[in-house]
Amino acid sequence: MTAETPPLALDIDGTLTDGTGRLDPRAFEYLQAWDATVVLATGKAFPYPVSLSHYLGLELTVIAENGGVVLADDTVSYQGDRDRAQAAADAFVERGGDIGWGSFDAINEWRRTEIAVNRSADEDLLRSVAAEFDLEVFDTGYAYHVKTPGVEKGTGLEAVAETLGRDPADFVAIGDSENDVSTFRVAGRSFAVANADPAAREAADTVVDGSYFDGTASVLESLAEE
Ligand SMILES: O=C(O)COP(=O)(O)O
Ligand SMILES: [Mg+2]
Repeated sequence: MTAETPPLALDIDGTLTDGTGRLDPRAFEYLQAWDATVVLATGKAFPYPVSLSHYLGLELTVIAENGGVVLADDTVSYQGDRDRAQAAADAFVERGGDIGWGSFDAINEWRRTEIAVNRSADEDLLRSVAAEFDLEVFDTGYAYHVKTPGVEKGTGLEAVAETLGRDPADFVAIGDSENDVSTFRVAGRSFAVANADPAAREAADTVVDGSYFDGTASVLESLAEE
């Protein structure tokens, strides 16, 4: 390896997982060995990437809730209106919609800035209710996220880079869905895995052949050889 190892901005679901949604165990090997900052940038609520970073032995540098929560260098910031998202979710349920996570909703229990809805939900109804509340809906392939427009992983990455005193363009981003498009725009280089949705494929500099963590591993290996 001759060039400096680049910092990474990594999506979790669809990127560090396998096709069944489980974390690929090789992610531990690759990320523990990575000799630069690794930012987990996810739509999941804050505790998920925090615990994953913790058990990977990484610094806690995290973008959660699609940019709604950003943690870098011991400083956390929140963006986005959970109350408005909650009001939209309540209206959705009043009109017959189902949030779809069962009676204990671990997906939203710790969510501070948006609401996530199971993809079995009535998408048309959800989108029309969200629009009434001036909210947008992201479909990550894993959930519908009812969120404040303008709150994105990409702005989260800009905030992380600023806190760390780095240029966002130093980062290499890997992801799989429309919630990664903003990260791809901000990072210097971007890769979509082969299972990525059309928006992510279109936005990425490169779409790799491998799916899920196979694709991510191929990017990490080629970066390590630079
Ligand atoms: O929480 C989701 O819906 C997707 O999460 P991801 O951004 O890590 O893919
Ligand atoms: Mg994803």
